[in-house]
Amino acid sequence: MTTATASKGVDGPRVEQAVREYLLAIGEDPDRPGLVDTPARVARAAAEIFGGLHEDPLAVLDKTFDLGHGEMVIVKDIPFYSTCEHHLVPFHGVAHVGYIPSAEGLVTGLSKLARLVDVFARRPQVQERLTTQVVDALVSSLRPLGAIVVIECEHLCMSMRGIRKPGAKTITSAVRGELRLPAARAEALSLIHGR
Ligand SMILES: Nc1nc2c(ncn2[C@@H]2O[C@H](COP(=O)(O)OP(=O)(O)OP(=O)(O)O)[C@@H](O)[C@H]2O)c(=O)[nH]1
Ligand SMILES: [Zn+2]
Repeated sequence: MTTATASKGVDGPRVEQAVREYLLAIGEDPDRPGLVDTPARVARAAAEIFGGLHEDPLAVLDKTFDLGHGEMVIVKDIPFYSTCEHHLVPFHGVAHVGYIPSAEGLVTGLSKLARLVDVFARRPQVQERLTTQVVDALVSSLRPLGAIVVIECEHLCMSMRGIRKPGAKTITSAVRGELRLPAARAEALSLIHGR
């Protein structure tokens, strides 16, 4: 029976149907008591996990204010979960997001940087694209003098299956504008790494 409804652009009934089929395909009985509600649960979870597909990242950053602060701002250790688009299993870790405001000192709320990470993380993703999408959204919205995003993740597709190397970390970075200059980049990285 279909119980989920379309939510945030994710077609719940269709997810339910597919999950039921998936359970059959792996040799399970989708009608046994433990699984009977699973398709609906997965549909609700999918609306949350993939809801970022239907959210506008620039809307997250549309509230800006002018603090006249022209120095570097970094929010580090933002935890997040995303989904590997190759295997549809999680990858998770932390993001560090920083920028040097424009000459006018245009900034956004600190929480918005974490929201921006979440909008892009709650989609089927690869880590490299997640990294550049966050930095490019920041650049197009705040027009900062410079921006940097560093992401450190463990990919469950490398831990629980395949090569099976739990604990291996993938680190990606994307740097724009004045933060590409060696001194600025070094300052950002030393703040991110806590030295
Ligand atoms: N560059 C990049 N690769 C990723 C990411 N997530 C998963 N992968 C890799 O995507 C690749 C997919 O490789 P395939 O050979 O098509 O798939 P596979 O046979 O399941 O590969 P194995 O994981 O090596 O078993 C694997 O090497 C994964 O480690 C990511 O965010 N970025
Ligand atoms: Zn994967």
